[in-house]
Amino acid sequence: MEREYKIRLDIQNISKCFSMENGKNHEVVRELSLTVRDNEFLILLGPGHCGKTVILNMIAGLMQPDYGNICLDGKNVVGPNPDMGMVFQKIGTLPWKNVMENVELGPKMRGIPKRERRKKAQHYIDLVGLHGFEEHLPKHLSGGMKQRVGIARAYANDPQILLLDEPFGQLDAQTRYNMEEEIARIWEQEKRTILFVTNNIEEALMLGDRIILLTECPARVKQVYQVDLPRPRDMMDCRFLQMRREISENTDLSI
Ligand SMILES: Nc1ncnc2c1ncn2[C@@H]1O[C@H](COP(=O)(O)OP(=O)(O)OP(=O)(O)O)[C@@H](O)[C@H]1O
Repeated sequence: MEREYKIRLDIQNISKCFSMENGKNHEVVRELSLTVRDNEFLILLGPGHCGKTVILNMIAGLMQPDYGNICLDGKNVVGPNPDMGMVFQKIGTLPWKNVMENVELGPKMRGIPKRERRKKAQHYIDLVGLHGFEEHLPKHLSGGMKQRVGIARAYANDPQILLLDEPFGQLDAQTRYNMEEEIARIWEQEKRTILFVTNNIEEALMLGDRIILLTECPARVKQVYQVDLPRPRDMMDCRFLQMRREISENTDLSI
């Protein structure tokens, strides 16, 4: 018997086309449907420029699809929504604010009293492993640490869904690997529904419960993979390697 899942995000048949300056249309997303389950770590895996960020922007309500529907907990997404927390590839800390001030910014803007928001911010700073760095300015942090601030900031906003757009794409290989382990640990410790975009097969397999493999532009769903590997994932595990080969043979992504 198939397990029943609570669906948080329901995307039905979305399409997006841009009008270009030369008068032509650029179709970026075509009739794409997917669902994200409660507390799931879902991966959107696709080649460069296939439309992943456009999909995420539509989910975040920053952009409207031309056709189709996006529902969060049964309600249509019609604009930017505090229930969606975004972490971008480009590290988005405010340089003049220290770690604590960056993390507590969201709760502060929502009018949460200082004591309460400090407590919340401290909880997430500790969770991402930045205890002791509360007073540091971003310029005194490494790339990986800045992304930890971004993750803590997104969590401190209490979003229903975390949207992560290639958050480790600009990090060196070792830091990236460490951050993958970290985000998996954080997710295990404090379950959230996560939609994570990447063009890296190993990263997808390290993190995902399911992987939605996209086609080249215009993005459509090519295949859905259920990843039933035990956590923490082991890249040398033969089933890991087998899935990596299977996905790799189904795509033009390089690994
Ligand atoms: N506002 C826009 N107007 C016109 N074209 C756009 C716009 N936003 C994105 N595009 C185009 O849509 C295509 C997909 O872009 P998108 O950034 O979603 O790709 P991606 O899969 O996230 O790429 P990458 O993996 O390189 O980050 C690109 O060709 C891009 O130029």
